Amino acid sequence: MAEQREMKEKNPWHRPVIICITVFIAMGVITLVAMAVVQNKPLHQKYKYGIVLDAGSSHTSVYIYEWPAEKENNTGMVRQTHACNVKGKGISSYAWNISYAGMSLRECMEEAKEKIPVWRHPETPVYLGATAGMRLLRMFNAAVSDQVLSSVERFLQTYPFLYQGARIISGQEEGAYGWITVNYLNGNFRKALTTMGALDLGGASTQITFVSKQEVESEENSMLFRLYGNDYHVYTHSFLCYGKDQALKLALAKQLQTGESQLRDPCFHPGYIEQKSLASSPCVPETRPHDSERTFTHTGTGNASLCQEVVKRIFNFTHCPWGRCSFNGVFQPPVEGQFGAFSAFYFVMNFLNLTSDSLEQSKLKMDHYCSTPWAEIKQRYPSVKQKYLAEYCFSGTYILTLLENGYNFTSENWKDIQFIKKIGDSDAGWTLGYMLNLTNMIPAEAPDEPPLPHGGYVAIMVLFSLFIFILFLLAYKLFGRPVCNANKQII
Ligand SMILES: Nc1nc2c(ncn2[C@@H]2O[C@H](COP(=O)(O)OP(=O)(O)OP(=O)(O)O)[C@@H](O)[C@H]2O)c(=O)[nH]1
Ligand SMILES: [Ca+2]
Repeated sequence: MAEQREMKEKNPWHRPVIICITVFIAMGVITLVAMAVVQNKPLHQKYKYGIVLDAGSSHTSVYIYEWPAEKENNTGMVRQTHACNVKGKGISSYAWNISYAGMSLRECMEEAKEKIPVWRHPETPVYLGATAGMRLLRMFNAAVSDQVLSSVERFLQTYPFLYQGARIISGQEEGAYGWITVNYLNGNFRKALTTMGALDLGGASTQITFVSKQEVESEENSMLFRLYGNDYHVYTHSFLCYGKDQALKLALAKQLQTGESQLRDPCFHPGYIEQKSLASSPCVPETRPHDSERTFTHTGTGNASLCQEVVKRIFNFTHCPWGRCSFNGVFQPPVEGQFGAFSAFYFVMNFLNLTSDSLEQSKLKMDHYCSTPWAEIKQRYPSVKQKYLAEYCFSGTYILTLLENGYNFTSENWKDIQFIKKIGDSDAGWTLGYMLNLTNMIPAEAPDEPPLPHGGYVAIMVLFSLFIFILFLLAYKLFGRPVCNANKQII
């Protein structure tokens, strides 16, 4: 018995006070850790939404973006959740049917109402940006272009969203926002990495935008952005009338200059024959006085090299008032770095299976493709829209010529062009960059971030708690017993 009592006295774990203290400390540690976990656990995500309408020259698309409500200023948080293509042509085609311009957007806007939670509607911004089709209409008839914008404005205001305006964006903005979109989606701003250039080919205009180490000689092509604490000196240019639809019109007009009503066109397949008319427009001035619309028989001869000669004629490579130019007297520094090429650059190169070929291979493939008879092409691709199908020979040749002879890409840096449609869930295009800018979601300075991520914080809390607990035990083992003995002696 005496031995047992001595054992109990020697072994402190048999004493109820010690047991109680140990249990309390353990509970304290557990509570501390649990509180750290609960307090810092990411809250259940609540999303915010934004809508951007891309009123292009060929058609309008409605994009819905979402981002976690608590992380508005964090990078890479905004993603596209839905896209809707408006049926029919672009809003500029409603110039003679103005009241229907707004109504044309109905189906896609109804979809947006369904996709976004009702309680978020009143705070969801809606932006409409119109591009080259409306720029051309404004040049042709400013009053009519204003009326078209008013029609879409009145229509969009009937929705429960937060309407933020409908306007024609400049070519410079279109280029810059496209560049912001691709670099935001690739996470290049956050990591302060080198950025990627952006190449956008629309129906009526085309944009080239990239960061250049060389001086940008012309002020109108130079933009400075401060994003997340870094400065970016960006070169950008938008060529109005050099989208693929207007470029085709320019090429047809050049070939029709001789005044004949038969056009034998190397950019269309052998066996292709259509009656067409070419209306004069701001891009294609009247070729002959009092001749506002020319009718002609369009016959294909299918020869890619001759087609390239035709295409080259729509560019002016001789006049350059700067140190170096792309074409039409426009300054351009040499292209540098990687490029993302989207919109029609992607549609066309993807269809022609040229997205991973060298420049030389692409030219050879174009020779073969253009010389294929039209009947065979139609048979091979029965489900492709005939308008697109008929134009791929021209469009492919135009893209190769624009990139090589226009922007001065070479066989060496051809591989630096990536033909892309989407990055992650989001389409490459100007709309996301436009919304990020207007909602101030890309701050000039990098936002302060907690020094540790949530997981790291919790891990350190647990480790330190255990460490303190172990220290306590050790301290007790080393210093605890003499104190107890001393007490005993006093009693
Ligand atoms: N082959 C093919 N062409 C397409 C497709 N969608 C659009 N296009 C054509 O590609 C060209 C460019 O389309 P977009 O990028 O939508 O042009 P846009 O925005 O209407 O025109 P801009 O106002 O100049 O930017 C137009 O000629 C369209 O008709 C597609 O899915 N396949
Ligand atoms: Ca476009």
